Amino acid sequence: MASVARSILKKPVKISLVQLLSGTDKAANLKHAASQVAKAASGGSNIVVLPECFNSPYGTEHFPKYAEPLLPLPPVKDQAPSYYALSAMAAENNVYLIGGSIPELNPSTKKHYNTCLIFGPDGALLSIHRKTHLFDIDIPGKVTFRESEVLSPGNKVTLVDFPEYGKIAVAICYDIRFPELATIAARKGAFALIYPGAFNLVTGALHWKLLAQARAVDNQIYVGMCSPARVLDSSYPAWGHSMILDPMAAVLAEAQEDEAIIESELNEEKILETRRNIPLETQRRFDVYPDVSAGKVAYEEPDLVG
Ligand SMILES: NC(=O)CCC(=O)C(=O)O
Repeated sequence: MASVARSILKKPVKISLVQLLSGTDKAANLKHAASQVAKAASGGSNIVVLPECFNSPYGTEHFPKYAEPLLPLPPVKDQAPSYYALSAMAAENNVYLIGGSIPELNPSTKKHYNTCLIFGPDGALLSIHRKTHLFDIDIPGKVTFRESEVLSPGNKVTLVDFPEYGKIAVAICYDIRFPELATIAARKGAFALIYPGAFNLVTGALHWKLLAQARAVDNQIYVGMCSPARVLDSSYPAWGHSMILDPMAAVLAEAQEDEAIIESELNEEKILETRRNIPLETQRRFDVYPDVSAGKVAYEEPDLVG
């Protein structure tokens, strides 16, 4: 039987998820995010996460208005206030920052994206994830949303190296419904899957925790889902309930609907213990399902950074 022991998480890491209350004023959202990131960092967190569309309301009508041109990197300072605000939040607080997501405009193609920027503690951009699976659903009478009317999808699995700790896979909200992306990242050695997300009240009630637990239990990995706080009189009230789960799919920390910061310490032993006790890694039958084991994805597509 092959050994499952390898270094996935080099040392314990404290992670905070900021369930941020955002409104329609981008500058105010950035200022408020900065104060909450500072609060999370002052509690000793090494990695801080913001929610999907933390700088803008969540809605196709809003994306073009709030979008910022990021390319070519680094972006022009006065055209990309969110990029520079996130970089400053990371540097001023000496934390890794998974910067939720912001609407992005590619100035050459005129395409829009839902984009997560990840910064290191020196304020340097580490990676970019553009939401890969666009949120297009129609549950008649309950919830209809078509991100693809305005947005284009990203095309890669995003695995980010945090040099002191290890690798984290970052994806955005609806991406969590696609287990392949998570499984590939876990097989490439990620110790956590982090999803800034903004589920709605219909699917949130049914699927938010279920999906978080499913990705954790499938991959025996830590999972974090970071939502905006719920604003009932907005056009899209978010589900809330940001949560951190361990590799056994136990909930380590969970917010309710209001603004909150939740935190947990992640350690390698919990991953190894889970994988020792339930040794899925060595029990997989790739001979029975070679199609899903091949891992032929655009993962190797170059990152926009570097
Ligand atoms: N922002 C999103 O991608 C929402 C996803 C969602 O609500 C779902 O049910 O999936």
